[in-house]
Amino acid sequence: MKRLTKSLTKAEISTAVNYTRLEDLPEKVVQFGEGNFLRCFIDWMLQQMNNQGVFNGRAVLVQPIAHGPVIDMLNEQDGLYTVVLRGIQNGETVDTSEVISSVSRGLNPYTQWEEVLALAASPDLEIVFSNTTEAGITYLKEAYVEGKTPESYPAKLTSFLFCRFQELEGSGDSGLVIVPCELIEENAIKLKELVLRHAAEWELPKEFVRWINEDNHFCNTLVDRIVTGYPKDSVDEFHRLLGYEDKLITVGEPYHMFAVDGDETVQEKIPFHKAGLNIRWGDITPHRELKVRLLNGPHTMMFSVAYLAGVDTVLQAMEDAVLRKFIDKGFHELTPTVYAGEDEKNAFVQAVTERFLNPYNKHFLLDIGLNAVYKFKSRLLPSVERYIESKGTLPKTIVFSLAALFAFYRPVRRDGKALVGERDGMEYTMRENENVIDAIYTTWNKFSANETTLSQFVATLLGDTSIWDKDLNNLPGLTNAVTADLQQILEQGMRAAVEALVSK
Ligand SMILES: NC(=O)c1ccc[n+]([C@@H]2O[C@H](COP(=O)([O-])OP(=O)(O)OC[C@H]3O[C@@H](n4cnc5c(N)ncnc54)[C@H](O)[C@@H]3O)[C@@H](O)[C@H]2O)c1
Ligand SMILES: O=P(O)(O)OC[C@@H](O)[C@@H](O)[C@H](O)[C@H](O)CO
Repeated sequence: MKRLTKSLTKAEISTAVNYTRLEDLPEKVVQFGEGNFLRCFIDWMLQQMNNQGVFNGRAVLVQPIAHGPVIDMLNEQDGLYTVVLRGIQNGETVDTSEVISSVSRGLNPYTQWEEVLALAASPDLEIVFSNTTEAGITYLKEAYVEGKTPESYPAKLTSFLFCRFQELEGSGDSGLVIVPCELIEENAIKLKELVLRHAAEWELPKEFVRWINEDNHFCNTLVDRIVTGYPKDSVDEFHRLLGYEDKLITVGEPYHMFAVDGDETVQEKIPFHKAGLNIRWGDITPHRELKVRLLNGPHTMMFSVAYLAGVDTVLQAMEDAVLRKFIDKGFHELTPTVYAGEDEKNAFVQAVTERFLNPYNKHFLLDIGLNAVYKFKSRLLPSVERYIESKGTLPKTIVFSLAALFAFYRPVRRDGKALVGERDGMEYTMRENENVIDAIYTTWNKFSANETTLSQFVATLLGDTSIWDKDLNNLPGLTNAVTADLQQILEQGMRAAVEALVSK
């Protein structure tokens, strides 16, 4: 079977695959991040705009960290790859495949920094997108050495922008539209702060700082599309359907929503709306509130409970009678804690429930569980606090999921930076920030060695201010409730414990 490249003719591709061949369009976009999500979201959107002739530009993908297999595979395929969107939309089954031809090439900044800087100096360039995970927009102290690749994403962007400023400032429209897609609050404000911090520390000219502030547009965003990525367990089937081999197939759901706080200049430069995409221009706060609390929150709530109860995917959890009751109870507790109108919240929950029931996409719980302690803190803890404040009691289902999280994080051993747990004799890996891994490993070991009671174990973890930024033992009743739930999970197993919870 032939590999997807430019030399593959349309006749060699299945007629079920959409393929608009775009060549020679200018490189208007640099994208820091070559991961599944951006390829299935931003680059797919560029393709939709190009298909309709309202954008006319391609993206260059720059890998933000030193290692990663995607850039080489992308260049081997001449920038081409397939996006498969599968699910139910408005009651109809959607199952589409499209070759994305809006990516011109990939660059590894650790071996091709000069080429990255040449792109910075290109008058064609207009937009910067990024998704470097929650870990990417962070400060790392480092020196500016001309010609040397900076380490962090904000430092790379500062160098990139400084190069552009030196080459093009004063020659017309040199500023860029900068659109970070990382799922952190005020992503663009944080990124800009870090760029300005590096500019100050590197003693870059004041005129550069003025240019950053006045000529560039940093836009806060919120992204929404469930992307399950490369279909590793059914790739042969996909290749048969497509008619070619593609090492970068990316699977996602048909639903998408992109909230961007961009003014008219931005809207003109990236006219998503003209291609009929689901774009919400303006303040992103209300979209963030709904999405983080009522989509990401339930994901984080369900993953540990459902995984330890014996299922592997979101769909399996939704189709399991007991787990479904748990998930529905979770929505019931979360909804009143969300700042939005009742009708809007109910419609959102109904839509998310349908998306979780997507029969086509295998969304693995273990993938959702990456960095889950941090996610509990940002996605669920605010709801626990708001619930206590308004109702004067604990939200029992969310609290149970915190106990389940601790149970999930029980290690059988440590493997470098990760912990290894066990479900039914099979090992699974837990990945988290190092301080969380250290804290959990030490605390579980002390409990297993009978040096602490379960209640002391829970109190130690809830009291770790390096994780939570506060002592959670101060939330009335939380320590006892988590201890009781964890006791039940350890004694009876997750399935019996969750069954007892939902039948109350
Ligand atoms: N998959 C989804 O459904 C989905 C939906 C919305 C948002 N997201 C967000 O997108 C992010 C990426 O998801 P993905 O599915 O593309 O994952 P992925 O593993 O395919 O890609 C991860 C990307 O992040 C980069 N990266 C990893 N660690 C980094 C670091 N420390 N500094 C800078 N860059 C780093 C990698 O180089 C790669 O470009 C996730 O953090 C998630 O929050 C994912
Ligand atoms: O991608 P993560 O790891 O931040 O979170 C897991 C899921 O909640 C997330 O990917 C959602 O599916 C996505 O945010 C939907 O837009």
